[in-house]
Amino acid sequence: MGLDPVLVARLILDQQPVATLAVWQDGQSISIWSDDPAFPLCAQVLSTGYCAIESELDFTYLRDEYLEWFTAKGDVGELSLDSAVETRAIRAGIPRAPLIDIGPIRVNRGILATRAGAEFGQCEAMARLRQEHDTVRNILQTVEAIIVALDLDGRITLVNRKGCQLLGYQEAELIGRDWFSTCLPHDIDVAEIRAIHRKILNGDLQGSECVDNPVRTRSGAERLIAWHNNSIRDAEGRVIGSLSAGEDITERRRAERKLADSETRYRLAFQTSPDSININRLADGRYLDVNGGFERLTGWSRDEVIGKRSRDIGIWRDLGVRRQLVNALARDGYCENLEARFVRKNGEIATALMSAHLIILEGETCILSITRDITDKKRAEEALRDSEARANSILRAAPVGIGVVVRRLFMEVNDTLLRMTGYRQDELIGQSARLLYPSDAEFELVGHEKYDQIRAQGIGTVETRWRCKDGSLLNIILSSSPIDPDDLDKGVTFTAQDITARKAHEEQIRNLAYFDPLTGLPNRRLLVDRLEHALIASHRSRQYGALMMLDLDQFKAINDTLGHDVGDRLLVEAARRMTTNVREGDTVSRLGGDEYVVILEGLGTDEQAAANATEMTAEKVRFALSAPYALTCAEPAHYCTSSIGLTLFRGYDTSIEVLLKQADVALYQAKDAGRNAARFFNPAMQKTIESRLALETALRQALFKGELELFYQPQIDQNGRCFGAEALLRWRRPGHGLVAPLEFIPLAEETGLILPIGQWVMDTACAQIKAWEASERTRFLRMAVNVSARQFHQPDFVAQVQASLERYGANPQRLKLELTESVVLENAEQVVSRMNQLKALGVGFSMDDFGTGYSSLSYLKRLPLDQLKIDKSFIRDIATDPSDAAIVRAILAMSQSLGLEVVAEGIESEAQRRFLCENGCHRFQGYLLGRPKPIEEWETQPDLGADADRATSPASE
Ligand SMILES: Nc1nc2c(ncn2[C@@H]2O[C@H](COP(=O)(O)O[C@H]3[C@@H](O)[C@H](n4cnc5c(=O)[nH]c(N)nc54)O[C@@H]3COP(=O)(O)O)[C@@H](O)[C@H]2O)c(=O)[nH]1
Repeated sequence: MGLDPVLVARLILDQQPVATLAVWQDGQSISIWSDDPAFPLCAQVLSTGYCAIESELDFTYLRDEYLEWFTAKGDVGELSLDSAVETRAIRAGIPRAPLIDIGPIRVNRGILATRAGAEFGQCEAMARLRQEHDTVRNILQTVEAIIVALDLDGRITLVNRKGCQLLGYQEAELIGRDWFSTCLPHDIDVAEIRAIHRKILNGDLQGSECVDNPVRTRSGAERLIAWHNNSIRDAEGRVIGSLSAGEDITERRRAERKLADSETRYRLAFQTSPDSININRLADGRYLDVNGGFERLTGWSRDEVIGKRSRDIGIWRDLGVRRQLVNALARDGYCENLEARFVRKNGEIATALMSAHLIILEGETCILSITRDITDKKRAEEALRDSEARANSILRAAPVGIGVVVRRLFMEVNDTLLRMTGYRQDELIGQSARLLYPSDAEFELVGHEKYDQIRAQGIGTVETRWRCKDGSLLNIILSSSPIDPDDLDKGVTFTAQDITARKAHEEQIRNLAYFDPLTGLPNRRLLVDRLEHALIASHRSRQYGALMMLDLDQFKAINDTLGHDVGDRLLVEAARRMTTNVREGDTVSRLGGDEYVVILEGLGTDEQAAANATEMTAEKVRFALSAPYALTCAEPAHYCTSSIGLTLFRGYDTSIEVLLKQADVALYQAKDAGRNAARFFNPAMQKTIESRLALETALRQALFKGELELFYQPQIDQNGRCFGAEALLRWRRPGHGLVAPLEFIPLAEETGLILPIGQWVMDTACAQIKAWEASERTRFLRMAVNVSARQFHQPDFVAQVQASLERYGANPQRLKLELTESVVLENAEQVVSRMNQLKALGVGFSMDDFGTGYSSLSYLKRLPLDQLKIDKSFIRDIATDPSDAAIVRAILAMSQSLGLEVVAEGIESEAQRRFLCENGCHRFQGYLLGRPKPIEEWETQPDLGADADRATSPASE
């Protein structure tokens, strides 16, 4: 129609100017026209419904830029309703050339209207679509969800701002890329995700269903997304892709997991807590939950208590404590470390420490109680307290001082220590231990010694002295042990034992052991000790020393006649005189009885000068001792001379033993010289000493070597019949032949060897008695056994004899013990008692060597004797010496009056035997009738002349 371009503008009533909806030019729709054209004709069209300007429009509307742009020459406008009916549209054709004929245009204005209407509708639709698209896009960009659209192959067709933000890409970078390879984690099973995608496309996955899948961001981080998915269809309903809206739930999941973990932990803590945990509702106190700890503490199971109140199960022992808890909760909302006692289900009482807090659970106020069972701990504490109390009472009552010292300061001391030292507690605690020591030196010494021992052995024990508060000294044994062996600075505990009394006692014992209690002089033991030192000193100095052995000549007589007290006074005074007449360094000792030994030292290196000095001293002492003694008040002075044996020594060439023997030998020389004299030991005496020493050594071994034998000498009656035998000891000493007893018995008595020897004799004799029992020829024989004084006076002598008899099964009736007068003179009471005990066993007694001693009738009468044996010294000259004959007759008469059997020994001649027979003695022993012989000879002896009555006693003769 020559109307080109054409504009369609929309007229909205009451809105100026009109809005251009579409523009066509050269048959094409152009979209540049966005603003309202200042279309001057619109007003006319709006008012008249039509307008037409054929030409010179550009002159009419000069400087209108739109018209200029269109190069418009004319204008045709018509008002028309669009398809929306309500909307008015102005359609304007703008001819570029003047319209020649406006008629056809008017004719075709219907066509124009229709055409413009259609265009106008399309324009509207397009505008609406664009608007919708923009709206959707805006929504997609502004929603907080991740929106992703994929095509059928999984290529990204849409991704919103949130999606780009999450994935770290620009939209343009993502569009068209494969979702699965671009945005999924490397380790994910892509096939699985693709399968999900297929399900979405197939409509198998509803949009309401949520699928959690991870995505990988550009930086490689992994995020978890909760996807809601749907398929996208085109206008024909064909599925063309998928649309997924996702929410980043990474943090939420993490938080959820954290919460779950935390819940698990708390639940676990609740369940496994060793403490009792219970939750009660505040409103009614009912148990809502309890854990295993509660079950263990109370004995009630969870099922038994849930829904119940504590009072229902009577759990509180002290309601006062419960009240305390309730008050604290009401006041503070919590209560901590409340000690309470609970009654267990079985009735036992448990002690516990309880903490409770108010908490809100599901909107309700509850009490959370955590209770620790401290029953065992309490018991242990009580036990510890008891034990401490006991320990304290022990410490208090301990008879030793006990204390703790830290860094040498007293930290604790017990009562005993206070009693011991006289200090009060407050005077010692915190004070240095030095307070108790007599000197710094002793304090330091003890400290060093003690700590050295502690370091080496873990405990230190030292003997020391403490000075008490009153100044007196205590002897102490201090034992210390560290509180912590690895750290001595933590101090030591110590015990202090007061050994003062023990020390004094030891001193006393030492005195007794080393000093003669009567005179206070060193005894034999100390003498030997001093002599050892003297020999060493002499060896060093090469100076001579001397040993002086003294005997008081009249002592025995004074002692016997005036009594022991006077005798003792004599001994004490003699000791004093000796001490005052030797030099200070010399030793005066008493060996026993009236025997003294003096050691003189430092006598110079010249032997003769030493001998002279010794002799001078000896004479001085002898002179002093011979001065009168005022022993009793009443009686006149007594006199007592002394005999002195002297010997020199230098070094220890000569042994102590030999030196004493030398002095002893010299002493006997002095006595032999008529007493009241001093004699030096000379070399000629040495031989005797040596042989004596050799004898002693050999005798010690003789018993063990089996060198001792018993010979048996027959005892014969007046008819020549043997009624018994005397056992006589012989020593078959190698190189010396058969040694007679007189050669070794005195030495054996002196050395004590007589005891084992005597025991051996007794055993051998008893064995022989038993052996004789086996034969008719010997079973009646009585065995006489010699017993020495030392042997008899052993306290267990009776038991020894009895044991020997029993050991061999010997008949006690066949045993006769021969005692000498010296045996029975000493301690007569005890002798009689002992003899009676043996008599009770059946053992007989013979008084040997009768006539040589006191032979007092009075004691003879008291002794339970069976026999007297007249000493051979009276027999020897009996036939020629009238006095011997008289003595023998007297003995025979006396024994007859006492009813005692008499045996005469030493019968060597028929004259002697005859004399004895004529004077009433019918039992004999002597060489005439048979010498002592070994048992073998007894056994081969053809005839002992045995008959039944040979064993009869004298009473029956
Ligand atoms: N404690 C012990 N002392 C014992 C023991 N054995 C002996 N002795 C004592 O030794 C003393 C000497 O004994 P011994 O040398 O055996 O002399 C005895 C006889 O052999 C001797 N005797 C006997 N008959 C005669 C004789 O006719 N002439 C003579 N010259 N001597 C004779 O007399 C001794 C017996 O004496 P006694 O004991 O007094 O009966 C001896 O005295 C015993 O004390 C022993 O085991 N233990």
